[in-house]
Amino acid sequence: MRTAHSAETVRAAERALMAELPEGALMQRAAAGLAAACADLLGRVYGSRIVLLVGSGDNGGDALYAGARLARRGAGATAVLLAPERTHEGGLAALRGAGGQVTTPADAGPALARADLVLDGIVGIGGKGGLRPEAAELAAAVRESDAVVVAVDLPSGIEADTGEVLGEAVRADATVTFGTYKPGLLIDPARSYAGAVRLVDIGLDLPAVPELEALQYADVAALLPEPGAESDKYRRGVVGIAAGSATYPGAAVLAVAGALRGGAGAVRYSGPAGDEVLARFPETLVHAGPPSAAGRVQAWVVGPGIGEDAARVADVLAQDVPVLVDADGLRLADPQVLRSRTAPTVLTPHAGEAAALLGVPREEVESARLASVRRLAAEFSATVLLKGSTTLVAPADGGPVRANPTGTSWLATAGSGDVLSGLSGALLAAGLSGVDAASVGAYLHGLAGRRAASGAPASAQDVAAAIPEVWRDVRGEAPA
Ligand SMILES: NC(=O)C1=CN([C@@H]2O[C@H](COP(=O)(O)OP(=O)(O)OC[C@H]3O[C@@H](n4cnc5c(N)ncnc54)[C@H](O)[C@@H]3O)[C@@H](O)[C@H]2O)[C@@H](O)CC1
Ligand SMILES: [K+]
Repeated sequence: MRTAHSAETVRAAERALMAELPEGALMQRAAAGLAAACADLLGRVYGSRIVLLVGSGDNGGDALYAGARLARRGAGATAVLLAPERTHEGGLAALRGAGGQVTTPADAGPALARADLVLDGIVGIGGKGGLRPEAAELAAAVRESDAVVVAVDLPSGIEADTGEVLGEAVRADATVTFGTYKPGLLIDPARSYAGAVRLVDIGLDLPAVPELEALQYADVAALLPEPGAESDKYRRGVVGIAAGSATYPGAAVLAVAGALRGGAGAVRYSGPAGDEVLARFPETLVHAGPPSAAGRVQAWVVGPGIGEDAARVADVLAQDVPVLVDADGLRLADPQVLRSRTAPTVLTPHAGEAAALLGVPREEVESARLASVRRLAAEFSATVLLKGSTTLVAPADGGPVRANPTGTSWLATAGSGDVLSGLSGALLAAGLSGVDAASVGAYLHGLAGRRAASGAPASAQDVAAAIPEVWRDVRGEAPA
C-alpha cells in the first residue's frame, strides 16, 4: 500500500524528529537521497550539467545540498536563485564550496538550454496558492528545456494536500519525495506533474493511519476473492443487478457483463431488459418482478439505466444486504433511506452526480474532490466512490481515502461506469467490505480499460471483456 500524509502531519513528524537530531541532519538525509536519485537518472555524474531552481525555503536548501554533492562528484552545477537574500545559507555555502555557480532567473536561459538535469527546489510543502509570477515563469521556461526534470519533494506549483494545480507548475519527469507520499502525488491533476515518484526514507515517525492511500498490485491480489474447495455458487456470493429500462437496456447488459467477471458465483438480473441480458449472457438468472422477489443475493447493484423507476430503487434499498447505488439510482434514492440503512451502502457518483447529492455546483466538487468525497461519505454514512481521472474512494467511517492509481482517460466512454458498478457489486457479494469492493473494482476496471484500449479507442464491452486478463495479471498467473 502506498500511503500519503498531509503537509501538516509531515511537519509535526519532522519537528519531533528534528528535536532528537543534530541541526541539519534531516536535510542531509533528504539531500543524500535526492543526489543518489539524480545520479541514477544521469547515469554518469562526472561532466554532467545540472541546474538547481532554488526558492527561499528548505525545499531550495535540499536542492542546494544535493547540487553540492553532485558537484563534488564532477557535475557542473548552476543555482538559479529566486530570492538571493533569503536563500538557505548553509546550502548555498555548500554549493559554492563545491565549485557551483549562481545566477538569477533573468539570466538562467543559457544554463537551462545546456542542462542535462534540472532540480526543482522552488517550493515544497511550504507552498500555497499557485506559484508567484517569477517562479511561474521559471516553471514555464523549464518546459522548454530538454533536460530531465527532478522535483524536490513535489513539483513546485501543485497543492500538496489536494492535488489541485492552480496555474503554472513544474512538469517533472521524476519526483523525489521525503518521508511519505503527499496526497497531491497520488491525485490528478497534480499526479500527472510528478512523473515517477521515488520515496526517500528520512526516519520520520508518521501516524499509522494516513490521510490517503493507494492500493498496489499485491494489495489487490490479497483482496481478490478466491473460491475455496467446497465453494458452491451460493457461497461464492450471488449479486443482484437492478438496472436497465425499456429505453436503456444496454446499461443492464453492461452491468451484468461487469458482474460476471467480478468473481460472484451467480448473477441475478431484475428488470425489464431480461431478454437483452439473456441474449448476451445466458448464464444470468433473470427475474421480471421486483428485486425483492428475485431470490436471495449477497449484494445488489441498483441504478444504471433505470430511468425513472424509483420503486425499483426503493425496493432494493429496503433489503438488508450491501447495496451499490449508481447513476439514475443516485438521483432516485431517498436520502433519508440511504442514511438509515444498516447494511453497507456504496455510492458511485461522477462529479455531476456528487454535486447534486451535496447540493453544490459541479465546479465545487471538481475543484475540491478529496474534501467532497469525504463529505459525501460522512453525510450519507456510505462508502463513496467519486469517479474521475483519479477515482477516489472514501469509507463511511472517516478512515483513509483511497486514490485509484490505474485510471485512464480511455475509460471516459459510454457504459464504462455500468461495467464498474457490476464489477464492484460482485466483489461486494463475494464478501469484500464497501471500501475494498469499490477500490478493487476501480483498480481492475482501470487496468482493464488500459488493456482494452492499449492506444486505440475501446468500448465498455471491451473493458468488461479485459477484466479476466488483468485479474490473472494481478494474481501473477500466466494465461492458460
Ligand atoms: N522541515 C524539515 O525538517 C525538512 C524539510 N525538508 C524540505 O523542506 C521543505 C519545506 O520547507 P519550507 O517549510 O521552508 O517551505 P518550502 O521551501 O516548501 O517553501 C517555503 C518558501 O517558498 C516560498 N513560497 C511559498 N509559496 C510560494 C509560491 N506560491 N510561489 C513561490 N514561492 C512560494 C515562501 O516564501 C517560503 O520562503 C519540504 O518540502 C522539503 O523539501 C527536507 O529537507 C526534509 C527535512
Ligand atoms: K519542489
